[in-house]
Parts: sequence; structure tokens; C-alpha cells
Amino acid sequence: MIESTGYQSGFANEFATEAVAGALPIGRNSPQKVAHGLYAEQVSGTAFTAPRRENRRSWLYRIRPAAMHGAFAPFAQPRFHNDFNAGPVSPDQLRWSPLPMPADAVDFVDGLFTMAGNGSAESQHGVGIHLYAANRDMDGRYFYDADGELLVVPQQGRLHIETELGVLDVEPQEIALIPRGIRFRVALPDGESRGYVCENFGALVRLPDLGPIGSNGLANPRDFLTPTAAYEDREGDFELIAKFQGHLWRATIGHSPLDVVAWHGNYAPCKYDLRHFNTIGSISFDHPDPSIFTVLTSPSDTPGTANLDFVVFPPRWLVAQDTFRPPWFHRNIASEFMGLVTGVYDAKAEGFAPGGASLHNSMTGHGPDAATFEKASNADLSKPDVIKDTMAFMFETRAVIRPTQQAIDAAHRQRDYQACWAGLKKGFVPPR
Ligand SMILES: O=C(O)Cc1cc(O)ccc1O
Ligand SMILES: [Fe+2]
Repeated sequence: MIESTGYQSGFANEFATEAVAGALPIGRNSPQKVAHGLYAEQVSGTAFTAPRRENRRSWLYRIRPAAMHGAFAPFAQPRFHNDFNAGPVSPDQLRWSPLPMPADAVDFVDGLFTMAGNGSAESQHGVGIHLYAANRDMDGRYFYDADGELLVVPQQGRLHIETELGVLDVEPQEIALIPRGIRFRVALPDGESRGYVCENFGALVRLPDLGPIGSNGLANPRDFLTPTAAYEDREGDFELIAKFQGHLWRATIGHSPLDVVAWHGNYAPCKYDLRHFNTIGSISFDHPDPSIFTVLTSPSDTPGTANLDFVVFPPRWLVAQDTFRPPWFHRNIASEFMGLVTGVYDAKAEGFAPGGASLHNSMTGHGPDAATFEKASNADLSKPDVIKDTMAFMFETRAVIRPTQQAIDAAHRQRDYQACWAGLKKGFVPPR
């Protein structure tokens, strides 16, 4: 087990960190001989020639280079993939109860269950949306995803994520970002653990522009924490699992790949506490568009039209006057996959449980359920509404989100979801 050695603050900063003094070369990246007999290795997350403000890469000083492992062979974990049903996709509103905890011993990789997605690693746009339910540590097993960066949203149980670049200890209401290609191992200090993973095939997520909000607000850069270097020097019969072009592969590896003694650069994992999100909303009237809740965004080639927006609905005060305060009824061009970390979501009185999920695709009508509509239409607006102890989120994409066959067939899919709107009464009374 590698213990955390601490964090450095800032989003995609130029970090420099060494677990052994003198391991980082000074004034160059690849000296003829690296200090302490280490190997130098660069890992790039953007094209070499990407504009400087978007360019992401790190230099790793490690015990053995990443090239050292056995040949890859296909690895069977049939619940984790990128087969997003090429055929017709139903416009139905869909909702799921939480993924049941496994009965057998299951680690993070074996516990991944693909719910939906769009695009592909090959086309370099789109997302894979996965849930995980696991109950044991990855043991002698290391994983990397060559297809996309991973945005991990734990819902139950802490995650101890040992990565090549250091350790992230993440608890529910925090998120972790693991860059494409970075190798890691997950331990579960609380045993049974559950959460959501968004695999981003497109441009790396970044903080959204703030426009007229100004220079502060929403997710502030200093609240993103990147680990300081931490490594293990461990030999044994281990396995390296890779996700590559939508499929899993396994190679033997005779040492721990978490052997980076020092590194510098701006391509690194980080975590963020969603409770630090500075929520901005209406202090006059009307419920704002949910883009005001964007934590991170992956732009597409069309300005303002994201490949992925990660949006949160944190605790906040609702004070708007002459306003229906919860989310309105709507149909959007974008497609919305929602999850709930804790509490109750303000548009759904019942049925959307922590650990559950919903999917409302492009132009599919949705919004408050009948009970929420009734309550909010009659609420006393002279008092503020305080939304407490909750953390819902949304993976919103420009492309339609295709549920997988296993998500459609799952026993935990709520086949009666549409009934939540059935009780909406006809209120129209034409003037006479
Ligand atoms: O609950 C939803 O569907 C997400 C959502 C929230 C909101 O505040 C406004 C629009 C929207 O799609
Ligand atoms: Fe919505």
C-alpha cells in the first residue's frame, strides 16, 4: 500500500514533485543519466503541437520504463465496454435504482458496469458512462485506460487510488480525474463501494470560462488537488489491465508500475471536493439554465457546444420570487445522464435514489415529477427554500447517450419511471 504524501493545489498547473531528493533533473528533461539510476519517460495527453494553453504532458522519473511488461491478451470483463448499441435508441425517459452490491469478491475493474455512451475512443469524441460496485482492493493488479480520461464520482465508500503520479484519497462528494493512460490501482478502505465513472474520449476536461461571472466562482482552480510523488519498489507476479479501443487487455508485469519517484508537468491526476463548488443562481426570478452549475467541460470542435459538461446540483438557497423554483419542464438539444451522490434531488420527490441514475436524451420531455410540481407551485415564496444535504450531478453531452443492452435489461431499471408524471393534473381553465 502506498500512503498519500500530500497534494499540490491548482488545476493543470506546471507541478514538480520528488519523493526522493535530487531525483528531478534541473534545467533539462532527459539528461544522459538520470539521478539515482532512474529512467526518464514523457507522457503526453495532447498533441505535441497543441496550443500552449491547452498543451498537457508530464515527465516521469521512474524505476523501470512503462514499456516493460509481457504481451497483452484479451481480458474478459464483459460488463465494461464501449458497445453503445449501434441500432435504434429509444427516446424514452429512463431511470435506474442503485446498482446492487456484488455477492462475490469484486474489485474496481471487475465491478465496472457500462450504462451508456456515445462516440468512441477511435473517433476521439464522446463519452462512456459506467457505474461500479465493488468490495475488495485491486490486488497485484494495475489498470490504465488508453481510451479516455476517467472522471470518478464515488457515491458510497472512499477510494484510495494509487496512481503513477501519486495517491488520491477520495470520498463521496469528492471527484477524481485520472488522465488517459495513467496507470493506477484502487483500494477500498470502507469495503463495499459504489459510484459513477465518466470516460471522456474527447478533449480533456477543463474549467469553464466564467464570462460575466468574473474572475472567481463555480469551481475555483486552487481547490483541485494533485498528488505529490509517491512510489513503490515492488516485484512480483502482477497483472496490467489496459482498456484500448473499447476492449480490455491483460499483460503480466513483474513489478509494480507505480514506480515513479519524481515527476514534473501538467498532465496529472487530481481530485476536487464538490462541496467547494461556489454555486451561483438567481436572486431575482426564474430558475437559471443548468450550465451555471458546470464544474468541468470538455469542448467539442463547435464553440459553446460541449462534448461533455460535468454539472453539479449542490446545497443552495432558492429565493427567486414569482417563480417555480425547481427545474422546469423542458426538452433540450443536449442529452442528460444524471446521478445522485447523497440526499434528494429538487426535481424528484421520490424514486431517484442515491446511487441511482436517469437518462433523458435529446428532445425527450422531462422535469419535476407530479409531487414536486404540486409542492413547488404552492410553496410560500416569502421564505427562502434551503436545499440541504444533497449532491446530484449530470453528465451532459451534445450527442445522444445510447444505453447499453445490459442497462436496458437490468433488473434495477425502473420500468414504471414515466408514471412519475402521470399524476400531473390538467389545470387549464379557458376564460369565458
Ligand atoms: O433535472 C434535470 O433534468 C437537469 C436540469 C436541471 C436544471 O436545473 C435545469 C435543466 C435541467 O435539464
Ligand atoms: Fe434535464
